[in-house]
Amino acid sequence: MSNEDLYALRQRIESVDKGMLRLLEERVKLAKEIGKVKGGDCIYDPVRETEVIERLCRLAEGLDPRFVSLLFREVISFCRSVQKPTRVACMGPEGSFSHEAVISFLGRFVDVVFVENPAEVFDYVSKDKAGIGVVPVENTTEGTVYSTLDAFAAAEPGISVMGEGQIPIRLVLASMEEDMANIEEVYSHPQPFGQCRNWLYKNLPGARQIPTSSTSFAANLARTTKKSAAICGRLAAKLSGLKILEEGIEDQPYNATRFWLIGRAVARPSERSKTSILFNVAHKPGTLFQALEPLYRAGLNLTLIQSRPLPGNPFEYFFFVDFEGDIESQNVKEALNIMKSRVERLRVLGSYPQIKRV
Ligand SMILES: C=C(O[C@@H]1C=C(C(=O)O)C=C[C@H]1O)C(=O)O
Repeated sequence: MSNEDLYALRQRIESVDKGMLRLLEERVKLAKEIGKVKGGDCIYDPVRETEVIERLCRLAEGLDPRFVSLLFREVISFCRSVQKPTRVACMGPEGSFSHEAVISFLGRFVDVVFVENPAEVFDYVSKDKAGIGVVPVENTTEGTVYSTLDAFAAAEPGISVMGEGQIPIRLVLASMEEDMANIEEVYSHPQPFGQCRNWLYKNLPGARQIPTSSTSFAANLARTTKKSAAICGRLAAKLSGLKILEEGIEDQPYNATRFWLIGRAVARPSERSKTSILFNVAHKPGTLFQALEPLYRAGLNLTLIQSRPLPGNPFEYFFFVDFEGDIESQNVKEALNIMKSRVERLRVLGSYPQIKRV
């Protein structure tokens, strides 16, 4: 190819780029207008965002859907931000897996506030210090994140789940040390410690395991403490300037965490929504069976059932249940009405879409 050919092709690329830019400007203008029509505080519409991205992935010809999805995640994130800046609370510091989840679901044009635990995320959303909160719910290796469910049970009823999504959790051992043999202390959150229990047992049997409030906090500690290491994500290791001594140390090949996006708004009904409820039953034989029976009769597929101790009532419990279906569908409404008459307390935590990222 001659230099002229290269020049001509680059000219064409520049013209395509300019065309894309003008189209993006038009999209941003339209989003602003939509923002005015919608009014109010709630700009975020996870059902619509999922539809937009899925449609474009279907329409794309010869483009990797991961590229389409990533690109439009950021386009949408920006369009949302010009309508109204979105403040999102999640567990920090920067680089935590919650932070990765925020970026994966909402893109980079959000204003992230980092807090210490799920209860604080709920607190920020309740006090309108953040419009959206992102909290971990369940990990494929370690199971339910109890602190999130307990914080939800204690939160004011106006907060609901607006969406859910999952991200893969790849753990690294990161340190300022060059050699793993020098490591005497390992920092991490209890969940990731559990996710690489066998690896630690085999590879660092003598090291003290010190729990921290998050993986990114662990990374910060490892930066300033000699002969120590952190178990965290790549992002946290990078932000703390640590060296990665080993990557992919999780015990299960598929290690992922499911997160909820919480807020004051309610997601639009959708055919593929899931619903989460919280209830407690009288401490008598058969009450749990009777409570769940209407869900079975309505043919609803349960995806989670979790009991938690009822504060102030030793050895009594409340239950969290997730099932496939939307609160606006007739069969779900009917089932929950019957259920209500059979339980002591029933709270719908939300019907919400899955935020899928390819
Ligand atoms: C533009 C809108 O607002 C937000 C931005 C969207 C987008 O950029 O496509 C989609 C949904 C909303 O979260 C809208 O509701 O359509």
